[in-house]
Amino acid sequence: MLRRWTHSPRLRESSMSASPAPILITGASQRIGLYCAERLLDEGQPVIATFRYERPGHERPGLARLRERGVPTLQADFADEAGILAFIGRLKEHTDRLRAIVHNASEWLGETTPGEATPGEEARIFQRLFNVHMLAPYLINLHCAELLERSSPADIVHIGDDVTRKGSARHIAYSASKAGLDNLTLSFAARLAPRVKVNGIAPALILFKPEDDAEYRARTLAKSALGIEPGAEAVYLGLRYLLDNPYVTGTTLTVNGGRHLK
Ligand SMILES: NC(=O)C1=CN([C@@H]2O[C@H](COP(=O)(O)OP(=O)(O)OC[C@H]3O[C@@H](n4cnc5c(N)ncnc54)[C@H](OP(=O)(O)O)[C@@H]3O)[C@@H](O)[C@H]2O)C=CC1
Ligand SMILES: Nc1nc2c(c(=O)[nH]1)N=C([C@H](O)[C@@H](O)CO)CN2
Repeated sequence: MLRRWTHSPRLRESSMSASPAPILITGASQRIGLYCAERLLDEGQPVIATFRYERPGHERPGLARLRERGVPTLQADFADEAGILAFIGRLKEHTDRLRAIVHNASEWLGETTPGEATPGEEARIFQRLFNVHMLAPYLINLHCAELLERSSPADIVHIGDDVTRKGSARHIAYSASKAGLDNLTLSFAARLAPRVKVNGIAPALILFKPEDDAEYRARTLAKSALGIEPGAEAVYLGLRYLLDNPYVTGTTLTVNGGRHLK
């Protein structure tokens, strides 16, 4: 169970209900989001998870594991405003309070090969990345702050990317949208204090994709001082720190293996 702080009246555990309010994790059907959801469940912390799609008759293993543990899995596609607002409506049908919101959902899209983009494709990708990484956290935070304020303590955690430190020649729109997410951390931390803490986590390489080849893996590992693929626990430990610490808001934790030292 996550540690509860009671010494401060502002952070005293909500007395409205004995059962802990759930933590919403977006994009929790796989990889880091799924890992953090399962670790929170192991601690006795209820979770609500979102996923983008599921083929009929082909239940995804991660979603099956969450459902077996009683986790409400809500469909959500944050590619446009309508999808975001529709999700918010579904969320409010499920709960009237939240312990935290973890904005984890993300698309890692690079630029199309010069000259190969179809008309409008570059702008569509740019807009989609900004919708997933900025508009969704923005609208969900605005429309769901009241759910967080019924819990105490309460947190918002934005999962960003260490790449915003210097930008990326191959993921220009992705990096810019994640940089905007970093700025949302500052603004929402100021707006929602003292009832809700708002922080970010900026990972660098955490998990390779199965299709990443040996050359890419070696080249990527060489970019950090520690030179390892840490796995999702490295992000979960940062999430636990932010959820447990009553005196941290408006900050972004760097979890990058010392990339800035190379
Ligand atoms: N993995 C890494 O090494 C690093 C990760 N990060 C960040 O950490 C977080 C987790 O990373 P990782 O687990 O690799 O993420 P994934 O690439 O696995 O994506 C996480 C989830 O985001 C969901 N998602 C994608 N697009 C949309 C959309 N339009 N609407 C709703 N959900 C969507 C996907 O749902 P579905 O599967 O249902 O389509 C997916 O399961 C991300 O924010 C990422 O940017 C940062 C640096 C390094
Ligand atoms: N949504 C995602 N964002 C990112 C991913 C990912 O798999 N999904 N992966 C990375 C890389 O690990 C990069 O940090 C090093 O290759 C970045 N963002």
